[in-house]
Amino acid sequence: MLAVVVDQVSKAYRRGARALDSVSLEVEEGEVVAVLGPNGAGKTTLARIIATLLAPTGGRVFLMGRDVARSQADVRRILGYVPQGATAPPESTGEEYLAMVATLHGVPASERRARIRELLRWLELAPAGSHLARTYSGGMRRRLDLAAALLHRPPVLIFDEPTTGLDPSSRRHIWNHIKELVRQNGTTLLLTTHYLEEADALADRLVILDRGKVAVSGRPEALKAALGGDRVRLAVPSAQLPAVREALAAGWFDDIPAPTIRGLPDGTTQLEWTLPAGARAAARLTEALHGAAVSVLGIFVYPPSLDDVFQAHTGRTLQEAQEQAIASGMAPEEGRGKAGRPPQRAA
Ligand SMILES: Nc1ncnc2c1ncn2[C@@H]1O[C@H](COP(=O)(O)OP(=O)(O)OP(=O)(O)O)[C@@H](O)[C@H]1O
Repeated sequence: MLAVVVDQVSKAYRRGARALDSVSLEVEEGEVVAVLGPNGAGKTTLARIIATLLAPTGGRVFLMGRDVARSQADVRRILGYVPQGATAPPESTGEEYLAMVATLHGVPASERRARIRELLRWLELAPAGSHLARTYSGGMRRRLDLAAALLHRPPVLIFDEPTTGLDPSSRRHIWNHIKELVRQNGTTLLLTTHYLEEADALADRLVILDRGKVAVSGRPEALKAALGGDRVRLAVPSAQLPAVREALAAGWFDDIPAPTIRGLPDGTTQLEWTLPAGARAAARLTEALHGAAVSVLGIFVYPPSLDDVFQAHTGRTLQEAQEQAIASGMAPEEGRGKAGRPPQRAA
């Protein structure tokens, strides 16, 4: 069964650009789908629409077969939503906050304490449960947010940017909990992220969102394979480029397409190919260039990465897209809070 169906959803804010433009995606039950895109791509807008916190301008969303616009109460029972930004009031303890959320979700009074204890233990927050939320580290706060979204045991979870701004070890910690949740409970998960490694580490399937549109979607391995092979990068002294061209034209390399060539200010030139069997091609190239007395400064073979996939479908690297977003004021620099957006309560 399809757990989430987003069907041609668009959103235009009253003051602002079109945040989503006819976005469609599906998440199967038990699947982990990552919506990957730079800041401003429309990820939060999409997550909030699925979580019934925002109405789309066009299109429809179905959750476990229910139209979210028509059955909001039902949907909130099925769905756990972890929004961006800390949700717990700083002057509440973790336990007090979870008790409040459990009440809002209608968790039976007789089960509240046990569920809170179970979640705090699982998320390694048990000793901190009685401490004020303002004393929590970023990673602890994120785990408390996750606990709040899981109190009513939803089969579908939407996690908006699980680890933005966290250090690598806290990030890995959250990833492990997410993997465990999916493995042990079979939870369906739709997460948004602007981290390539996060999408690579967690997702069964990726949806690349760029400027409000789906650029491409598919399994990470299939998307990488579709690029046509490995990247092979050769570095030679720029003065020897004519000799390299001659060696390549000597007839040995009919099966190798023309490289992209980039001269660098340090007097070296890089030639780059995308080739099906990169390591074998690199060995052949090295041998031929040695034969032509070219001094090879380096030859590198890279398996295609998700960034190559992003670049192939959006025309720029994710890093470049992030930098553009920061320059246009759409994104805070890494590590800083997101200005102008109040904390939201888990639905
Ligand atoms: N309330 C709003 N009013 C007007 N424009 C908005 C509003 N919220 C978001 N936008 C705009 O919609 C676009 C998509 O924003 P959104 O927050 O969904 O992107 P995002 O991919 O989640 O980015 P981030 O990772 O920074 O949250 C951006 O251009 C943003 O400026």
